[in-house]
Amino acid sequence: MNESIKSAVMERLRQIKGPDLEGDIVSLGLVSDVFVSDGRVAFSITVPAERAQELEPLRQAAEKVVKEVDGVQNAMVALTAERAPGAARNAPQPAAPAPRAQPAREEQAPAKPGVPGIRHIVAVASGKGGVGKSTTTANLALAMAANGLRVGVLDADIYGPSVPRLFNVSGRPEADSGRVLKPLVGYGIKVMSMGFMVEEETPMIWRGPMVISALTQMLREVAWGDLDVLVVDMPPGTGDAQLTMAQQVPLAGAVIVSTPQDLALIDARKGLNMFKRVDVPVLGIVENMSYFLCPDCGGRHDIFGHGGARAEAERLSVPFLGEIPLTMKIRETSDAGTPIVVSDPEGAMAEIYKDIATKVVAGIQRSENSPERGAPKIVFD
Ligand SMILES: Nc1ncnc2c1ncn2[C@@H]1O[C@H](COP(=O)(O)OP(=O)(O)OP(=O)(O)O)[C@@H](O)[C@H]1O
Repeated sequence: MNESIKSAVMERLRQIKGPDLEGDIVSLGLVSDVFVSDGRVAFSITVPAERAQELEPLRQAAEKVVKEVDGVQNAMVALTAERAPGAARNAPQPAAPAPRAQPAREEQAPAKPGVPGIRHIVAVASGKGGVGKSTTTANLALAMAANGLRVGVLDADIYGPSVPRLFNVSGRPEADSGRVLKPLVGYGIKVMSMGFMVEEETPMIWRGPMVISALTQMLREVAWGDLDVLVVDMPPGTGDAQLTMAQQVPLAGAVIVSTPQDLALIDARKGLNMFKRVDVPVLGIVENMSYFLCPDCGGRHDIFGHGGARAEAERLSVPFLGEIPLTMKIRETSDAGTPIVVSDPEGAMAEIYKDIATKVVAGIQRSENSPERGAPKIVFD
């Protein structure tokens, strides 16, 4: 069944002309492997990076013809950038960020149109999994809201979407009008998650090709309304998927979450490099699980060699945003779907997150005002 759908899909795609209206996308060798599972089809079309925006109609046309194939319930089509011959995307990164050089052709980000109504989009990223990136995303977003901003959260962590659990929201977003989805709302924050878009059983191999179109849909076909900041929980890691995502989303800046251990710091450095490569300002590093707060004696124990992230931030000349201790309360409240900023809004932990939120917003304003970016000054009201 899947094989026959696959060949019917390829057949239909022969109707779609190439980027220069010569030949068709199949004969030109632009179509990737086609994944078919349970009536869902996903594939990508390779186009020159600088023409990605202009070629959006090509993507839509491909999606449309594929949806017409018998047995296809859904189609996810992504445009992927052409790789420059001999480009070494996976080459090891230098430990320190290289001076900002002219990006290679493959890394040249296509123009990223903003999302109407959303003033700023901030990514929260980490070099590796399990460092508390989602917990930080949720509490940071709630702290921004506590500081008076209109905030949304987009959970782009396709491999382990945990934002629905953190905001205690579940179910499927309903369509508002036409194709526009209504985000779910948890603690006054509008939330969209890959977890709502992709069935839990969806095999991992499937998720990569789906991610960009699902992300685009979540950015552009969701009734976000007016937001000061949309916080994006990125998938952990610094590979191609993350790089592509950073290129696709019009980011105002990125926050890197790291633990004090050396290994996590090395990975955080890769995260910094990744954003620098796509010209997204790094707003700073947060050290999570920075020290252990003993629930019995209330004492502080630097069991992980605390302070590494601060030193690293200084060395790399990026702002250090703050230290979040390892405490049972953060874990229990996150896991119970009542993050500490809402369950204990006046507590010391909430204060730490609010302070980080203030620094992040100041960082956005600084980078907007920097001559390099040349954007007009923004005012949060
Ligand atoms: N400061 C903290 N103190 C105690 N527990 C924490 C802290 N930060 C995160 N945790 C716990 O660590 C676990 C992993 O956190 P989280 O899911 O936020 O990490 P992540 O980096 O997003 O992971 P993944 O890569 O799986 O998405 C969770 O159980 C969370 O409650």
